[in-house]
Amino acid sequence: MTIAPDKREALFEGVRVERGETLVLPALDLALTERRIGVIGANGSGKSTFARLLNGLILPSAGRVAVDGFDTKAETRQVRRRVGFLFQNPDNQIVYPTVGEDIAFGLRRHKLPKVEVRARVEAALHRFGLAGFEERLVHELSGGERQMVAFAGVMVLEPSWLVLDEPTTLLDLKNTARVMRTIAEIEQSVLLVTHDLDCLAGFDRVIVFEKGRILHDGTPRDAIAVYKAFHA
Ligand SMILES: Nc1ncnc2c1ncn2[C@@H]1O[C@H](COP(=O)(O)OP(=O)(O)OP(=O)(O)O)[C@@H](O)[C@H]1O
Repeated sequence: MTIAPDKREALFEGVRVERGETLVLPALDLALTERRIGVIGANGSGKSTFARLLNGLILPSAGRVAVDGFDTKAETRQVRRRVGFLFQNPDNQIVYPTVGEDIAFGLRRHKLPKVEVRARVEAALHRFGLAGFEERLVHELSGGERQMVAFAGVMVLEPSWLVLDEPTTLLDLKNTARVMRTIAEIEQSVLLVTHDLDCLAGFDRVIVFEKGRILHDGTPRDAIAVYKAFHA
């Protein structure tokens, strides 16, 4: 399912997004090829909308978005298999009552053999600090624990791209570090929307949104400086 990192590309061509009466993104043209891309900007500047365009959760009103050659509008299913999405609120994506069942859910849908499902779930539990949580009821977990379950459920499907929309909001220092360490290690191409500027150290590219337009697009250092200066 995964393709070589240097072959990946997400293209935005003349993308315009209207939601109801609101023009959220007037015109976006860009290509994403870097492995670690951050997205920052003021509340309501269009970051989540941009992130959701990448896996077809939001479709452009005009223009086109293509991920690794697949059009998000015409080939949504292929795009969704390539692009994992982690929401700020894990309750948006957890569907099964127990941790183990929830992490296994996507794998079963892909019709993987039982032993492989088992092995992948075990590995994910371990990797995300959830060893021993398999039989635990999701609704009895803390918000941060649920977020780690949601993260494990996305990663277990081994997407090529991983989009994370403010994933660390609910997390304590340890789990924030775990998520950031995972992001640094994985071979997936990552798009991270965040208000936590410390998370962007080591990123290849950071895009700053302001009122639906790109205010700056460059290194983390420059992007953060521009963002801070703009809102000083
Ligand atoms: N369904 C909708 N109908 C009308 N306006 C919408 C809709 N969805 C989003 N918007 C508007 O689009 C703009 C961009 O929203 P978006 O969620 O992309 O911003 P954001 O940068 O992610 O904000 P935040 O940092 O607060 O999460 C906001 O002004 C929002 O109110």
